[in-house]
Amino acid sequence: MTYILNGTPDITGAAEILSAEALDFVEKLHHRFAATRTSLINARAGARATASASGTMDFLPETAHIRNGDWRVAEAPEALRDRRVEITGPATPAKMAINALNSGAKVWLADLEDAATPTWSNVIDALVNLGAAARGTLSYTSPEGKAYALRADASLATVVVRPRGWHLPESNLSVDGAPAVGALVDFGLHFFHNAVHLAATGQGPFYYLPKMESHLEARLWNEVFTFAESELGLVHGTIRATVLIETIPAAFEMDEILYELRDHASGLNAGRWDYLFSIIKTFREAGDKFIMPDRAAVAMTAPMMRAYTDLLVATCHKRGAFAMGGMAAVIPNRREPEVTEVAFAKVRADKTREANDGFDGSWVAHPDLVGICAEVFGSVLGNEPNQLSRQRPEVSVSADQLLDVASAPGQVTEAGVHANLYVAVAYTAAWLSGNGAVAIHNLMEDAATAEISRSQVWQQIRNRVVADDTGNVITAGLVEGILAEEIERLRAEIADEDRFARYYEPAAELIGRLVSGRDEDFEDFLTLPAYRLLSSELVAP
Ligand SMILES: CC(=O)SCCNC(=O)CCNC(=O)[C@H](O)C(C)(C)COP(=O)(O)OP(=O)(O)OC[C@H]1O[C@@H](n2cnc3c(N)ncnc32)[C@H](O)[C@@H]1OP(=O)(O)O
Ligand SMILES: O=CC(=O)O
Ligand SMILES: [Mg+2]
Repeated sequence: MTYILNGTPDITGAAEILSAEALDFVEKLHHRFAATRTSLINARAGARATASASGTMDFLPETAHIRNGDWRVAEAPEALRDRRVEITGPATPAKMAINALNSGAKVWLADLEDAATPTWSNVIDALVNLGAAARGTLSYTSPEGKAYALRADASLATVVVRPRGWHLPESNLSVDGAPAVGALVDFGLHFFHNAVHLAATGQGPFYYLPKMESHLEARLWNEVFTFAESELGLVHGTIRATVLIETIPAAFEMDEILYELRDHASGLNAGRWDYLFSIIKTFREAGDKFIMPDRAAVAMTAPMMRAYTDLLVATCHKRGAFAMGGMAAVIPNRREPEVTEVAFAKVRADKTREANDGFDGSWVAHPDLVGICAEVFGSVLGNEPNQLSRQRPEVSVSADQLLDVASAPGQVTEAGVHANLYVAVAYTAAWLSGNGAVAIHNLMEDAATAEISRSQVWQQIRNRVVADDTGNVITAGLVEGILAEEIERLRAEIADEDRFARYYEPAAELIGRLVSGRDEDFEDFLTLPAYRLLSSELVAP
């Protein structure tokens, strides 16, 4: 039996999203797939421990036949043939969803993951908005009276929904006494309500799949898709999914992931921020070889990042799959032209590198960046909608190149520790307040970027790294002092004391624990303990 624990959010359309038929569908997904999901999540720890102890990782010998085999993924449907610019952003509030759909981007990655806090009302509101977006009826009027509506022309972005990763539970739904699986709730409710309509209009159902760590996790998604299609009477292969390669183990299984999903696969995306986090997390206690420079200093031109993106483009195009670029986190500021100018220049450089390397399109975080990305890719694509035909036979990437963290230029500084702690606390506070993506110091911060900040400090303490700017060893004591300074800085900036007490204090406490450098405090995902804080008021059925 499925129970709704905290009631149905007071949102128009919520009861329909949580209809008995829709919950039955989620329950069926849970019964068939939740146990496998749990065992795959549990298997991650052993694989990580082995990699960390050996200080390395390699391509799988048992799947060499897949890497060497001659196969391709399914042909892209019309709605996904031109993906030169994809805007990302949460699907709630409705205003942002409308702005994204109207932005001129070819695709909107409607995010229930890195950019979203999964409060119950956010989850349901996002699903309500996605239902209205699918039917072209989404509209909104702000409290100030500004009316938002979808553009009437045919240039609305195609929606690609990113459900939560396999790790997050949905504690507001209980199936047979256990929390539901966030990924299955997001996918299941979106698919149940919209797939038939989207398939009929050629606009979906399309998904982005985050944070996978092995091709077996991709196999599970493929099984979910096949089952879901058959339940709703849709043709096998109607769903198309783009997989984020944003963990270091997944970088060693790009071919295998595409192969598992080949009837449903649309492409791979170079999710750089979670990728950096995954490298730190995986090799956090594996010594100096894996100490990364300050977060701000790690560039996509570092040899290990170049190896990763080259391998991704070469793998995708060999298999007929789209290679999608990632997020340059700099964002424009409409009130500060000089900030915008810097952001435009950095985004242009980032997208130019990607387009020249063979990517078929890329991500932007803000509507004002759509034009730059479209222009840069347009100048490389010419009259073609993509560059799938561009093969990269010269690319040959070794395990050592993917793991070559030591040659990334840049320093570790105490200033970097300050910046990491400030961002980690400020972002976690925003997340706890229901806002999963925020601008902090002119950068887009989301769950992935915050993960780098907190895991990097843990790693620096654990490995007794010496700061290049001060010569001090980064110890737990030093970090405690820096954290206290950053908390005071934030307290001075946040005028509202209640708000500080409600969100910043628990955020600071959580981050203080997560960066301690002790094994028992390293959480696999920042959002897991943060989610427990969000859902601590839930009651059992
Ligand atoms: C690592 C990764 O996974 S990257 C992908 C996940 N991260 C994201 O998707 C982040 C997406 N970006 C954002 O959420 C936002 O751009 C932020 C939070 C960084 C900045 O947002 P704001 O502070 O509101 O920016 P700003 O004030 O300049 O916004 C101007 C307008 O653009 C809209 N806007 C800004 N970003 C977006 C977006 N990504 N999608 C839709 N609309 C947007 C705002 O809603 C606002 O609209 P309005 O004029 O109608 O009120
Ligand atoms: O999801 C994208 C990333 O960079 O992380
Ligand atoms: Mg990510």
